[in-house]
Amino acid sequence: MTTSARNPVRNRVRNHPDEILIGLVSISDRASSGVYEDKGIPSLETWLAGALKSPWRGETRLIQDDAATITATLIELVDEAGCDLVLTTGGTGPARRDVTPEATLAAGTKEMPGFGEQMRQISLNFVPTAILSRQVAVIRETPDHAALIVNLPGQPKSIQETLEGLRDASGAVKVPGIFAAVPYCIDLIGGPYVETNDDVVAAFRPKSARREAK
Ligand SMILES: Nc1ncnc2c1ncn2[C@@H]1O[C@H](COP(=O)(O)OP(=O)(O)OP(=O)(O)O)[C@@H](O)[C@H]1O
Ligand SMILES: Nc1nc2c(c(=O)[nH]1)N[C@H]1C(S)=C(S)[C@@H](COP(=O)(O)O)O[C@H]1N2
Repeated sequence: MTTSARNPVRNRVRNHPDEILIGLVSISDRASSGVYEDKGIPSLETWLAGALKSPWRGETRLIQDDAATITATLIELVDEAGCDLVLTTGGTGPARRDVTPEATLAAGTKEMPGFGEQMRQISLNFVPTAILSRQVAVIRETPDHAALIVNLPGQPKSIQETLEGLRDASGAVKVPGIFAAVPYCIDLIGGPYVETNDDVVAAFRPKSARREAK
């Protein structure tokens, strides 16, 4: 068996059948113009490195808060680069330049409202201004590929908080992080079988969908 399988998507080679390709998009006027150092992409990479047991590869983009640029970047990452999952950070607040949710909806074929609802549930435990956070998630489907695209807030520390969820003092999960639902979502849209480190975030799948049950 070869360890390299060609995907239907142009430019895409999986180095392992279970490898997941993840687009990491930091959307920030100031970080993309060099006013401050981007902490979005490093935070995403650090969290994923600790959370994923499966092989993964990141495709990174640092862009400004411009709706057309955001939509084009998301479409390129899914249709050209062949990403299975795209995580964005930044631009989900109420300010005039915050247009990430609208630009994400424009790239999607299906909306997945549960991700935004769950993120706001988690974030309200950290800051009351979480109700200002307009994150959305979508599936983008093309004839031969599909990907999940999820907006995360812009605060670098909120990346871990929303992906991983909230624990009590004993370490028990109080509010599950959104990443718990991501591997099964990727299964359902025809992507690779993704496994996580349970001590960071336990992925949930119905019994019939678990690999060891087959
Ligand atoms: N890429 C980033 N790197 C470091 N810090 C960031 C980044 N993006 C956002 N932040 C921090 O999180 C806050 C909220 O993020 P938000 O996406 O609303 O940014 P913003 O205020 O619109 O500014 P900008 O788009 O220039 O980052 C920012 O004010 C900034 O302190
Ligand atoms: N988990 C978490 N979510 C959070 C925050 C945070 O510190 N932690 N900051 C909030 C703040 S202050 C704002 S204004 C909104 C705006 O989202 P943005 O950072 O993408 O603009 O996200 C919110 N979500």
